[in-house]
Amino acid sequence: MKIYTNENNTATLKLLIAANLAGKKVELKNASFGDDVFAGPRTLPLLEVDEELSFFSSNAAAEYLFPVLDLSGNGQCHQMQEWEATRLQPAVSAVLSTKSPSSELKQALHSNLVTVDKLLATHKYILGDKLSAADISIWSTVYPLYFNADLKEQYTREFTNIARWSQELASAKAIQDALNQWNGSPNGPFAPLCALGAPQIPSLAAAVGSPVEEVTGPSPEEIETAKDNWLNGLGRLQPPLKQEKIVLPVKGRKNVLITSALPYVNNVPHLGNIIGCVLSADIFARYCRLCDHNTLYICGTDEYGTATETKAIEEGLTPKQICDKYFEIHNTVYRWFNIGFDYFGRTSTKEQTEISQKMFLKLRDNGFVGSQSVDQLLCENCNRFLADRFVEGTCPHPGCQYDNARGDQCDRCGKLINAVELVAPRCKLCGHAPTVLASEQLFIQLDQLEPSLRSWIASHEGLWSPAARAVCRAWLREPLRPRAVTRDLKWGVPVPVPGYENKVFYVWFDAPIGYLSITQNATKQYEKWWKPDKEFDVTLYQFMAKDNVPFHTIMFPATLIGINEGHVLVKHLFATEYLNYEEGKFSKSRGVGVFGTDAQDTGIPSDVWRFYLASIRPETSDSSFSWTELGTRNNSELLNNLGNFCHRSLSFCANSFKGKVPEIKPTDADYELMALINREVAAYVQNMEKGRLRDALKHVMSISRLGNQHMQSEQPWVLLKGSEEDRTRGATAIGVCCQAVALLCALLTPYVPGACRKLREQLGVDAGQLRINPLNPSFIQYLPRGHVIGKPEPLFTKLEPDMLDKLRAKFAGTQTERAAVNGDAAPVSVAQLEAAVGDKVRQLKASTKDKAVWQPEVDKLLALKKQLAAAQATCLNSSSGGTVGDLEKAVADQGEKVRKLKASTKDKAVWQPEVTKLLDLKKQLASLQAQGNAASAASESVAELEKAISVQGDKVRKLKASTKDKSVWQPEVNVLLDLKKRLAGLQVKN
Ligand SMILES: Nc1ncnc2c1ncn2[C@@H]1O[C@H](COP(=O)(O)OC(=O)[C@@H](N)CCS)[C@@H](O)[C@H]1O
Repeated sequence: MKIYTNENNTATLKLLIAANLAGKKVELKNASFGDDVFAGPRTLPLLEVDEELSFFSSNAAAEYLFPVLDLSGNGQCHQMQEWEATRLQPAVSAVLSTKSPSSELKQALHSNLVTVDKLLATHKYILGDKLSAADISIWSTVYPLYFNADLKEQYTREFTNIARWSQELASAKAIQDALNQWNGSPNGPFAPLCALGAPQIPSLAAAVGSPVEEVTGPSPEEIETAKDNWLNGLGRLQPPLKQEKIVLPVKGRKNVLITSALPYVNNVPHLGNIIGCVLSADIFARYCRLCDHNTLYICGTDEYGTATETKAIEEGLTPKQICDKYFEIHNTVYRWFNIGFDYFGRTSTKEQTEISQKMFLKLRDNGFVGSQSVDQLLCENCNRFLADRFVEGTCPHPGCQYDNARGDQCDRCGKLINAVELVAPRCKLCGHAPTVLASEQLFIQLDQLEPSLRSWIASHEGLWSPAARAVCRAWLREPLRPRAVTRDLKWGVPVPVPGYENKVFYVWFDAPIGYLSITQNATKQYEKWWKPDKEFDVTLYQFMAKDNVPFHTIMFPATLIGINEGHVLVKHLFATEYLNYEEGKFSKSRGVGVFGTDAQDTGIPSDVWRFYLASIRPETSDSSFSWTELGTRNNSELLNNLGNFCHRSLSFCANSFKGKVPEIKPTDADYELMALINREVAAYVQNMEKGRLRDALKHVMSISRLGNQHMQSEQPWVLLKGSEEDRTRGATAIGVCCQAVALLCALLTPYVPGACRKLREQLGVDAGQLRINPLNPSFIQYLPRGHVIGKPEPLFTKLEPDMLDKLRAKFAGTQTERAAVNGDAAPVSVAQLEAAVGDKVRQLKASTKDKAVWQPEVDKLLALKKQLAAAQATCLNSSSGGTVGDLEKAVADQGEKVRKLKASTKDKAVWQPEVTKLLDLKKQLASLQAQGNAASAASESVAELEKAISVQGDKVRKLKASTKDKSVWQPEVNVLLDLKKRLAGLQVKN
């Protein structure tokens, strides 16, 4: 037998001790990931028994080496080992591998040691008076703590029971021999935990907690039900739905309409946006499809309003150009994240204008619109009314008077501000003092709609998430007042009322109308979803974070109630709290945090991001993204728990049964296991139905844990070498585990669709075979008798702490600061620089008068501005980086690359970034050609343009015929439209 290890791996110590206690000889071999020993997950230590049998879970390996170490006979030892592997070990590892561990990390470890110490206060060993595998596992794991001088002293003093037990074990011969082998390995003496094979680190939350949870066994009724469902459950699934591109409501089915908040195009979406809306809605939509509900999932970009205008000014583009640019970026990011919208649209469409205007006029005709004069700030220099975020000045609140307060809120005292009350206001764009000017605006009369709205809320809020209820209740603490729904802006839906021609709707009036107009872009019959006939059971689910709640529970429902045309109102509003970034906050406008494109650049698969974001979804309070925890969740949950179980089960089936799922002859113990699994499946469904996606995920992972425990306690590798009866039991164990893998594959599809697709291939089933019955959720036989599986492959790989440290450093600061450091200065604007560094400077100046403190930041700002000016000059000189000829060649080369990639793989995630590059190049080319054309416009003839239009029209037709992917042909359509415009212009001139 061989143990493959890397240096300082305490899990290897476990194996050596177990082997010594059992008197078994093992050979210790050094390994690295370049070696050819990893048939399963790439994790160390790896115990190789023979060609067919290897263990990559150290506890499983230790138990194989010395099976009698589980003396408890009641599974306690397994539970304790599970706790050691998923809670204690990660906490130890996190503290030892972090230079200056946070108090949260230390606290997590401390609580775990308290637990161990308490157990040892009443018993000689962890589980009683006899040594067990739990002692070996825990001892090996806490051992390195005593190599750290500070920790050793503290822990010896504080945990006297651990100290006593630890010394006693250390003096045992088997352990001393193991230590000699371990320390004497060619890697030399012990150093702090190293990355490679150090076992896994689960969540910090998981690192704290009681190791042995009391689980009551299943009742006779639960066992009966489990048996019945196991035998008959498959036949009770609903017939599968027909797969259509855009489904319409169907009679006799649950019709589920799902919307995700529509992200602004003011930047690339960050991880907070992603879990706050699109990903949560996607997980839920995939769950609904798993349940065979007729499901439509709609989303798109929210393109109007000051967020877009601000970004346009920052980037020196028009709002329309910003929308086009960021729509593509959002689209690409969401595709990479595997967000399966039924349709992803945008709000700057003619449908949006038509529906918004129509709805508004109906609201007005029904008597719920009034007008009022509002004081506003006008910058005469820029010739525009200033939205709140375009003004700053001195805070009007007595005692504060901070001179850099924003138009909506003061950063120093935190109070809300009405922009016209700012003392000495100045335009943020040009610095001029604006004047106050009265302007007439239209208001929705929320006060009149209030009684109906309150009674609707009272009958629905019970189905909303806690954050949704809390925000809505806070709004209803005071009587509702009329709210302005128009603005003096240019970029938005025009107000269709005489006298208001120069105004647009407030973005929050028309954003939720975007759900309807985007559906209309998907299907002309959109009203079947949004104004359903009574006989169709349509339920609307909406996903967003807490800041969006007032608009979805007050403003929009009030609008629909006022219109009174039978629109469907939200039934389940699943709002989250906020996701924060490490110690701070995500910010799209300031560019702080990890953004969708960054996630893509890390090389970490999108499924890992999805899984991690779902597992920290801020459901009950704000939560934080942490790089360490990302590694922890991947390594402990995906790799060690789930990956381990799936790979072991399928490998046994492949190696010992030639891939044919063995016949299952369930015993009472098997039905008990099924009943326990059924509890988890039921809890999964219950949580999903309430929009508690994070909690639902926990229950799936518990199924995998139960599977691992089952494998451990059944020990099929022993049974398969035993009597006929033993072999039948061994075969049953493998069969049950393979069926459990199929169940896991079904339940996890909403979270990790990519990995589940691979797992389905390994299982040899298609998605349609893995559905669930939400009315009777249970473990059923997904794999038919005699089914042959495919080739087992590891699903996940380990994330190394080193790599995560590098990523943490790489994504520190703001996007602007990062761009400056990386020398990617082109997209950086003065406004962005000011946002990044200026805020910091202002904060520092406000907090101290000490110039020595803030001067370095000011210097940094100046340096960055210089860099910017230089970069801009370079851009101008190089005229978009090349001639038309250069760009044409680049487009041709890139096109070739894309064609080759597409031919080599169907995996869109592989070729999509290259397609995006190609589109970008084409855009640059089109713009350069347009510049050239503009320059030669004088010499341009109608005939030439007509010819160009005909050639371009042909190109568009061919492209449209070859693909439905709008992102491919849209740039060419834009070129065509541009040509047509020029022709029209020329014809008018002539
Ligand atoms: N830090 C955050 N954590 C979770 N969810 C967040 C966070 N910050 C924002 N959000 C949610 O993301 C979406 C999109 O936000 P965005 O600002 O791009 O757009 C809007 O809020 C509106 N365009 C929505 C119109 S329907 C949103 O749900 C935020 O709540």
